[in-house]
Amino acid sequence: MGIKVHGTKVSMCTMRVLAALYEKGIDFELVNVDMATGEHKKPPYLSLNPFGQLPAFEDGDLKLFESRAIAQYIAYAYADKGNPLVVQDVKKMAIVTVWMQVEALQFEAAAARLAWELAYKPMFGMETDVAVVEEHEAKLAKVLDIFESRLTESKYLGGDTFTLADLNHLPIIKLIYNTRAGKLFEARSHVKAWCDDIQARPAWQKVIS
Ligand SMILES: N[C@@H](CCC(=O)N[C@@H](CS)C(=O)NCC(=O)O)C(=O)O
Repeated sequence: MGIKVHGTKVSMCTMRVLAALYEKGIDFELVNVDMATGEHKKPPYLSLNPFGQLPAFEDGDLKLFESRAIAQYIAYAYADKGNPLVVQDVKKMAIVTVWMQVEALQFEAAAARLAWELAYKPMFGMETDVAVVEEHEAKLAKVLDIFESRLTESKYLGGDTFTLADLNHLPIIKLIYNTRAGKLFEARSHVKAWCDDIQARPAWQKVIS
């Protein structure tokens, strides 16, 4: 029984898990979940993720949901493989954890709605709500000002090495970087350099290929 990721490459939360697996160079099976038919809202999928959301994850008899928790499990369970994604030193890891929380609670609060309005809605033939976009661009700009300042101190958000604090941002950045919201990243030189660096990683290129 190897690793199974239940999801789809269109789902940004699934992409986060795939990025962690590719960084580690671990074999896995991507089990497609058909959102169009509501497969994620019915048994047996609900036994894997009771919230009826993508992704879900299995590693032998371990079953997990929540993409960030899955990525963190992968980093620790496969510490001896691929890129570390976490750091050993407890104080340095505390800083990485701060920026992981910033991604989940500050960045996502602003940017996930932009991903919906600017990437997913056009994909599904739905109309973008410009007022919502403007409101969330203003929120994201404030978050990115803080990132710009942080990235003048260290190459990556969590410190000098690429960690989950950076990786967790990749799916949303991918979805909105080439939309009108991309100007918010490009206007901040350190943020832009960071985005370009993390998006060029071979593991991420495999996710989006
Ligand atoms: N916090 C969860 C969010 C999961 C989530 O929102 N997944 C989306 C796809 S990226 C989904 O399943 N949306 C469909 C729905 O909520 O019904 C995670 O990171 O795994």
